[in-house]
Amino acid sequence: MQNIVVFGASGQLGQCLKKVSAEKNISSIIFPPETEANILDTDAISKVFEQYKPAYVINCAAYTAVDKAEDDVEMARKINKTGAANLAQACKQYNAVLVHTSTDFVFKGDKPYPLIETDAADPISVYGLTKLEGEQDVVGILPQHFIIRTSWLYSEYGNNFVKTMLKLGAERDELKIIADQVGTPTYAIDLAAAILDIITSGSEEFGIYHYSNEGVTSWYDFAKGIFDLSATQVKAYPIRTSEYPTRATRPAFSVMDKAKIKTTFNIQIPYWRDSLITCLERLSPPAP
Ligand SMILES: NC(=O)C1=CN([C@@H]2O[C@H](COP(=O)(O)OP(=O)(O)OC[C@H]3O[C@@H](n4cnc5c(N)ncnc54)[C@H](OP(=O)(O)O)[C@@H]3O)[C@@H](O)[C@H]2O)C=CC1
Ligand SMILES: Cc1cn([C@H]2C[C@H](O)[C@@H](COP(=O)(O)OP(=O)(O)O[C@H]3O[C@@H](C)C(=O)[C@@H](O)[C@H]3O)O2)c(=O)[nH]c1=O
Repeated sequence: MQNIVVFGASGQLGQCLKKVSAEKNISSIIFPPETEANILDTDAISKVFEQYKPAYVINCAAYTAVDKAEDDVEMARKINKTGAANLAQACKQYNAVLVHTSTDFVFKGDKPYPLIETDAADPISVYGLTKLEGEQDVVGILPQHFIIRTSWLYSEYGNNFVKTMLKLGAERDELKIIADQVGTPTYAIDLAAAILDIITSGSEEFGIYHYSNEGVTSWYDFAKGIFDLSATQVKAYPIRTSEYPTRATRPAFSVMDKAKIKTTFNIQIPYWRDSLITCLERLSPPAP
């Protein structure tokens, strides 16, 4: 198998790719540390390409602090747009395919139906805008791309909503959670497996794809699922977005349609609650 190089290897999705590739016995995948693989440093990128000669590059590197990005526009744009463009340029020069990850936050969230890849993107946050700019640069520079938009990522690695809810649920008597933002959680282990399946298929059906787990929920119902399945004794109250002010505005509805990725690559996608159960078991295995 030809080499695969992962940028942003120490992040949540990077760590899931490490776990899943080991399980799938894929040994030709390299996870250079961010210190050697800074996507803003074009010399460092060239060195990585010269050393490993990848046929595929997976870009998991991103500025993902959604609220912070509103006041840190320059850095968010550097990482999410310029960094993505740098990788696309290098892939073009060295003849590699780029698997680039993006987000449901490229959508405004005002359409109450599952979004397809050709629906108009109209982001309402700096994070969403800079991720869209990164997508557009990749498309403009490199035809050999798979851009995978995903949503509400969680796993046993890194920082995410599931781990935040488990922590806050253990510390507090009650929590108020937004119930009028609707989307679909994605277990990052499932996404990692899908990305590796696409690469190992050798497919050249390049383009933009949507991937989340199956189903639809709100942050409140997601939290309720986390508390019920982990027997966390906290009172959870559903609230409106207006009752939980945040620096960034988030889409009210960002459920994505996965028909394209399922039919193109023959991928089976687990239902969000089933994957949540798997993740919670791995975070806290049941007593023997
Ligand atoms: N998390 C989520 O809920 C969602 C994420 N996504 C997308 O999925 C992808 C993976 O997200 P996730 O793994 O959760 O994100 P994380 O924030 O966990 O990981 C991002 C990684 O990128 C690294 N990074 C930042 N700047 C650079 C740089 N200049 N060069 C190299 N690496 C850098 C970070 O390192 P450091 O920590 O040292 O800065 C971090 O390890 C991203 O494209 C994200 O936009 C899409 C939808 C939902
Ligand atoms: C902690 C907390 C959050 N919330 C709300 C705020 C927000 O609307 C929602 C989720 O909050 P978080 O800050 O954990 O998640 P957030 O960083 O907004 O998650 C997003 O991250 C980026 C990277 C993406 O690409 C998106 O797909 C999405 O996953 O939950 C509550 O209502 N109550 C709470 O106690």
